[in-house]
Amino acid sequence: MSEQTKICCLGAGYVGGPTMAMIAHQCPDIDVHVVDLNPKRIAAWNSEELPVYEPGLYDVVKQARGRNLKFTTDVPGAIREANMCFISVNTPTKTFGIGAGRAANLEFVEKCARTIAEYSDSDKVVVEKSTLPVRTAESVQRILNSSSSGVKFSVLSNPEFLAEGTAVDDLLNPDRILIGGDNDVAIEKLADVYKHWVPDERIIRTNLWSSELSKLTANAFLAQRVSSINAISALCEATGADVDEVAGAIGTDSRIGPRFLKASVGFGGSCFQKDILNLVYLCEHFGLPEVAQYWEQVIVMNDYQKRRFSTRIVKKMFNTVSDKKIAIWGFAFKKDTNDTRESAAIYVCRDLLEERARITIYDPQVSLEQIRQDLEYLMAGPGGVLTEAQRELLYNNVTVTSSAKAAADGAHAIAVMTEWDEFSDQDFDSIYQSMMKPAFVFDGRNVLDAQQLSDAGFEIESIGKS
Ligand SMILES: NC(=O)C1=CN([C@@H]2O[C@H](COP(=O)(O)OP(=O)(O)OC[C@H]3O[C@@H](n4cnc5c(N)ncnc54)[C@H](O)[C@@H]3O)[C@@H](O)[C@H]2O)C=CC1
Ligand SMILES: O=C(O)[C@H]1O[C@H](OP(=O)(O)OP(=O)(O)OC[C@H]2O[C@@H](n3ccc(=O)[nH]c3=O)[C@H](O)[C@@H]2O)[C@H](O)[C@@H](O)[C@@H]1O
Repeated sequence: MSEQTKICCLGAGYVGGPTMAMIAHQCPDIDVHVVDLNPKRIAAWNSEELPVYEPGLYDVVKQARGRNLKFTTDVPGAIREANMCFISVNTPTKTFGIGAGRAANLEFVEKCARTIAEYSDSDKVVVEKSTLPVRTAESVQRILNSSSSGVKFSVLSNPEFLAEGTAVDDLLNPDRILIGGDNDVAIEKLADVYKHWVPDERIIRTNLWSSELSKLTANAFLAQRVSSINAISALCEATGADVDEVAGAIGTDSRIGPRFLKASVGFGGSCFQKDILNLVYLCEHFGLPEVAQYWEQVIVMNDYQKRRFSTRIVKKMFNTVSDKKIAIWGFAFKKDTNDTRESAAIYVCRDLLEERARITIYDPQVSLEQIRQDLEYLMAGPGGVLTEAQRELLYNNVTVTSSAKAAADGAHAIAVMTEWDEFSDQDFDSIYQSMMKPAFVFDGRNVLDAQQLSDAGFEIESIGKS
C-alpha cells in the first residue's frame, strides 16, 4: 500500500493559506501543515481574523483547523513530518541588481529549497506552487540534489490559478489543475490529492517547462484582454462609442467570449504586472526582443490608463485640483479582497496628491496603515526616502473615513477606484447635497448608474464613454 500523503506548505500568504485550507477541507485523510517565517501571519491564521479577506474562507479554515490543518512557525518539524512540500512563497519583481524592475526575485524560493534539503530525512515530492520563470524547477532540483543526506526529491510544477475575491469558488471548482513533471509516480501522487474533489479530466499533466510557462502565459493573456479593452475605451471617449456596448457586442462572439472585457481605471494586483515583466525579461534573455516588446505593451497601456484617469480628473475640474477635496471610493485592487498590491488607486492618489488635492479615502477592507504604507512606498520611489514636501502631503492631505458617504462629505469630486457592491447602493441625492458644486463623479469601474447620477445633479465621467 502506498504511503499516506502528508503535506507541508512553505508560505502562508494569499495562495498558501487558502489553497492548503481547501486541500485540508476536501481531504480529511491528509495532514496539512502550513508554515511561515512571519509569526504574526501564522497567529492571524490561527485566530478569527484571518490575514486574508476572502468570502467564504473563514468557514473552510474553521472546519479543517485543529482537525487536519495546522498553521505553525515550526518549519523544520513540518518539513520532517511531510512527504510532499509545497513552495508557495512570494516571487516579487527584483528591485536590485541584474534584471532589476523585470526579473522575478527567486531568493525566497531558493531559500525554501535549501530549507527543505536541510531538514528532510525522508524522500519528498517538492511542488512549486509559486509562479516562477520557466526552468526554475531545474535550479530547485539541483539545490535539493546537493543535499548530502541521500534523500530523493521529485520536483513538480503546480501553478495556482485562483483569483482573489473568488478564491474559495475557484479552488472548489477549478477550470483545471495543472501538474508539470517528469516523474509519473510523483505526478499521480499529487493528482490523487486533487482527485478528492476535482474530476480527473480537469487535471492536466505536462512537462515541467510547459507548466511553468503556462502560468505566466495565462496571466499575460488575461492582462492583455484588460489592456485591449482599456485601449479601446480611450477611443470610445474620443468618438462617442460606449465601451460597455462594444465589449457586449464583441463578447457575444464565442471565439472572443464575454469575460475579462470590463474596461477600468487599470488592472492591479500582485501578479499581472510582475508576471508580464518576468515574461518580458525571459524573452529578452532568450534573445527574442520582438516578443518582449509585444508583451511589454500590455504594461505600457495599463500605465497609460491609470495616468489618463488622473489627468481626466484634473482636466474636467477646470485644470486644477489644488486644495480641492476628492473622495476616493475603494483602495483594494478589486472588490472582495483586502489586497492593495499594485492597486490603480495608489497611482491615482499619488497623481492627485502631486496636484495638491486633499484626498479622503474609504475602503471597507483596507486599513489606514496599509494605505499610508502604499502611498509612502510609491511616492518615495527607488531611493525609499520621502522629501519633506511629500511627507507633508501624505500627513496633511490624506484622510481615511469609515464610510463612502463620510468620504464624500464636502468633497468636490468622488473617484470610484474599486467596484465594491456598496458603492452603487448609496443615497446619491443626499450625497449630492453634502458636496461642493459642481459635484463630479469619476467612475473608474463603470459601476454607477450614470443616468441616475446625472438626474441627481452630478457631472459624471465614466470609462470609455464620452
Ligand atoms: N495572490 C494571488 O492571488 C496569487 C499568487 N500566485 C503566486 O503565488 C506566490 C505567492 O503569492 P502570495 O501568496 O500572494 O504571496 P504572499 O506575499 O501573500 O505570501 C508569501 C508568504 O511566504 C512567506 N515566506 C517567504 N519566505 C519564506 C520561507 N523561506 N519560509 C516560509 N515562509 C516564507 C512570507 O512571509 C509570506 O507570508 C507568488 O509566486 C504569486 O505569484 C499565484 C496565483 C494567485
Ligand atoms: O496569478 C495570480 O495572481 C492570479 O492573477 C489573476 O487574479 P487576480 O489578480 O487575483 O484578479 P483578477 O480578477 O484577474 O483581476 C486582476 C485585475 O484586473 C482588473 N480587471 C479584471 C477583469 C476585467 O475585465 N477588467 C479589469 O479591470 C481587476 O479589477 C484587477 O485589478 C488571475 O485572474 C488569476 O487566474 C491568477 O491566478
